[in-house]
Amino acid sequence: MINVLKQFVRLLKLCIAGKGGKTSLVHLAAVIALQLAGIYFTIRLVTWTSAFYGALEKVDAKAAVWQIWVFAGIVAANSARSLAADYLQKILHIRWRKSLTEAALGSWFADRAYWRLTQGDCPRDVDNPDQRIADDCGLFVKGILDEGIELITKIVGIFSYLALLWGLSTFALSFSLFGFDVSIPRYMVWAAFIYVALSSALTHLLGRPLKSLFYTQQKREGDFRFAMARIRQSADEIALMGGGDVERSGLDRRFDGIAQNWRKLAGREFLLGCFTFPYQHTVLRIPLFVALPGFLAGSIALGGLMQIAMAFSNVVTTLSWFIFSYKPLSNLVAASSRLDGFLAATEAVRGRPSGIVHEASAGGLHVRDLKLRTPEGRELLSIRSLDVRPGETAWLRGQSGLGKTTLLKAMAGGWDHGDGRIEMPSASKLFLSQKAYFPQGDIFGAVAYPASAHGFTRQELRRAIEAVGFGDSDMLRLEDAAEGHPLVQSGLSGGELQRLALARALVLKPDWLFLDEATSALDEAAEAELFSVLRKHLPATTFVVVSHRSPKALGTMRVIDLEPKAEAANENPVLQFA
Ligand SMILES: Nc1ncnc2c1ncn2[C@@H]1O[C@H](COP(=O)(O)OP(=O)(O)OP(=O)(O)O)[C@@H](O)[C@H]1O
Repeated sequence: MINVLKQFVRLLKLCIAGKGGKTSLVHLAAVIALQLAGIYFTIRLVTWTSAFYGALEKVDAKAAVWQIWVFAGIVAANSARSLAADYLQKILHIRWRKSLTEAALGSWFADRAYWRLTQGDCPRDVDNPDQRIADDCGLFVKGILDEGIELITKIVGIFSYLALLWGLSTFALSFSLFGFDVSIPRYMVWAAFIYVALSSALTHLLGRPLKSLFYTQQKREGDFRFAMARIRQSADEIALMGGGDVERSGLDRRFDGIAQNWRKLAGREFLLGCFTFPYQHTVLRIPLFVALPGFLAGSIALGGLMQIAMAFSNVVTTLSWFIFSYKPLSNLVAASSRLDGFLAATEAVRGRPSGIVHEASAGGLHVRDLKLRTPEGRELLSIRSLDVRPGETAWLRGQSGLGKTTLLKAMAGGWDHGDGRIEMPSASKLFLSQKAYFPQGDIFGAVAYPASAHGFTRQELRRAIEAVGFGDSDMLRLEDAAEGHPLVQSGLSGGELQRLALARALVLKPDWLFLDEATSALDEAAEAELFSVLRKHLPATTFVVVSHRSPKALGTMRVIDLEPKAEAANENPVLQFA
């Protein structure tokens, strides 16, 4: 319970930490004030009930008609209050959701946590960050506003309603037990407390598993959606391998998991409903039965009986907030624990201690006593000393699975597993990998990425695209590619995608260019042509190339053989001239 409250506080702080956070507190106060005003109208209706039934009892038509007008006035004012509160709460909802979403996105992107979380050793189970940010932020804000405001109004309301009931139920319940005369003064008040306490205990007993069932439901829904998104992204590969059936049965299995948990959820909600449903429907009638002894004993008149019954049901429904809200509360707790867990994981992955020390160097790239490991601790590369000077071209080669990509990740600051020291040049750098990534958007945005296309003229971007081998007819095809168009997704061949990615180097002109199998889909002649274009346009750029094939046409090149523990080989690099 304490943990849940701490989670709420942490997330609420993020809701009000954003821009306009202080104003949103004023906004919240206005919503609460409007909701509290509802208590006045409820109490006003209780006194109206007494006046109306009193008029009926006396068969006073004029007074009864007047009371109907009073009733219409109360309802109109209360409706206006309720609508205004609802509207303001919705505006507050989107404001808080925006702040929370910004905080979650900030935490996901800070220090590239989105990348670190995928490096195989998440400190905690962080499935589907996308779902946590898109859905759980909204669920949390809706839940905390709905339930929080209701709780505040209930707390204030309970004192008002209790005072009313206390004042009305002046009569005692008298009976004899084992020959003793027992008299319970103001028994209606005590009856309300006992009634609700027993009912709340039973609700909690029946509804306890709901929180974890909601948590699992959200996780399985997210997994299912993600699995389908992956099929969409890898449609070509799946179709070529004939993997449709396997994928389909995988999706069926995932959906079965959703249905299975849903059935458990429905069963548990049914069980809870067996108690809460009749409870909700009897809560307005029970007070009449409880007050009946007072009426039958002649302590109160009919108007008084109706008034006291209404006051009692107000006390009971207010005290029953926990019972009526059990399901949305479980949902809120599940959403907040998923969101809080995600934020904690992004923080943990950022602050994770690493044996690899990163420093900026004014000149070249220097690696000293570097030992790379997998997250499970398996030893990969071991490099005692590796230096690349500005302006030279270095080809890093080694057997498959040795850790060459991991070495580049470590150089880029995205691999924490290992020990040693990496001094990276502070000059501009661009890393291009085998699998070219293109953001959604047009071809010019794709070629300028990660810079903005607005920073370059169309001519510059078009020249870069042409330089990597695209002709006029291709240009038309490429320029056609708009957001979500399949051309950028799968219409281009693997080699074309790699060439397009390399056009970025011509646009961005980095001082250091790291290529990790970035031309693996091209034939040797096309690769050599592309490298000669790169060299011509980027004469001063330092190339660090990881590939299995000798990169041709890059000029004088130093070959650095990487071997599992061959530290000596790295110290005596072979010189090769192309
Ligand atoms: N996130 C990860 N979690 C666990 N193991 C990983 C992770 N990333 C890489 N590895 C492991 O580290 C080893 C080295 O991988 P890496 O991709 O660096 O090799 P490589 O030398 O580039 O191989 P190739 O030449 O085949 O591309 C592999 O056995 C791989 O399974």
